Amino acid sequence: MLRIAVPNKGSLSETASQMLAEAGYSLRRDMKQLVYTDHANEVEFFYLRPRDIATYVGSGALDVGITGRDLLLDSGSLAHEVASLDFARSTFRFAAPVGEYSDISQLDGLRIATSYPELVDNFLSARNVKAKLVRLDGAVESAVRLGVADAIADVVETGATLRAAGLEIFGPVILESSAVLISAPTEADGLQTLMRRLHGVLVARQYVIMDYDLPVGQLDEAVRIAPGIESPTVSPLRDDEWVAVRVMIPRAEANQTMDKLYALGARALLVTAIHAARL
Ligand SMILES: Nc1ncnc2c1ncn2[C@@H]1O[C@H](COP(=O)(O)OP(=O)(O)OP(=O)(O)O)[C@@H](O)[C@H]1O
Ligand SMILES: O=P(O)(O)OC[C@H]1O[C@H](OP(=O)(O)OP(=O)(O)O)[C@H](O)[C@@H]1O
Ligand SMILES: [Mg+2]
Repeated sequence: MLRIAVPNKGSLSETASQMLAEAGYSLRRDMKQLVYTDHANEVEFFYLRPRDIATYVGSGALDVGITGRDLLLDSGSLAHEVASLDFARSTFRFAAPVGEYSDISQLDGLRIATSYPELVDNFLSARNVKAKLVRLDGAVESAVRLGVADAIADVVETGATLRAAGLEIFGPVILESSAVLISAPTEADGLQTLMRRLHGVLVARQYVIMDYDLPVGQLDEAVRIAPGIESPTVSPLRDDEWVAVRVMIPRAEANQTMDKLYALGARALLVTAIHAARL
């Protein structure tokens, strides 16, 4: 049994569970259940606080887990990242009242509020800045206004929370974060299967299948426009001046690609979703 840690709350939990479901696993139905066994796939899910997941996986108590890259680095755990999962994207930044600071050297001797003290301490120590870290659990953006800190270091997604608190980012990017899959120091047997399945979900979300008919003379140009992963499938049609082409294309570019192929002479362009994939 592969033992997998899954976030039970917070902004990672819903998407993490949805990804696992799309990867073919069965998941708990009752939110109060903290452990759930998927016998058919030989995995056991442990629902834990996202901040604790790196600790369990780093100690080897659990084999793998889904958490945030920022939480992994802040934990100081021996777990390591094995894949980025492409959701909960954010940056980790310093911020202060608008116009107050422009460089992290100005933070020397000041108070910085954060929920990620290890991450911030490592970043500042490597740059010889000595600040006093004030550890808070959340709503860190209020710390300056309430007088417990001079600046903050926190997760920034859209920047709306900072703006509402009268703060702005300054200094270098501390970290580009996203949800990640992490492994215990010794990689478990089932890890590769889990990774392939999750990768399949990412591919299914990022790509679509496009079919179209094309005058045979335009094939080279069409393949330049949509080259696919390995190479497109080209099938004969009853009319030997035409071929049928099937190719994977990035979902985000589907309409531009259809426009270009149509202009080239392609017709009967059809786009369909991928439900699962192994590349
Ligand atoms: N607005 C956001 N956009 C993207 N990722 C976020 C956002 N807020 C938090 N995260 C990410 O979620 C993870 C933290 O999850 P955690 O559940 O501990 O806190 P949370 O999502 O802020 O939940 P809560 O605030 O309810 O405690 C981190 O990896 C963090 O980068
Ligand atoms: O840049 P934005 O789009 O505004 O998102 C960033 C905010 O989202 C998270 O807060 P959350 O709602 O989780 O509250 P918390 O501070 O209590 O964790 C994070 O801690 C930031 O405060
Ligand atoms: Mg939060």
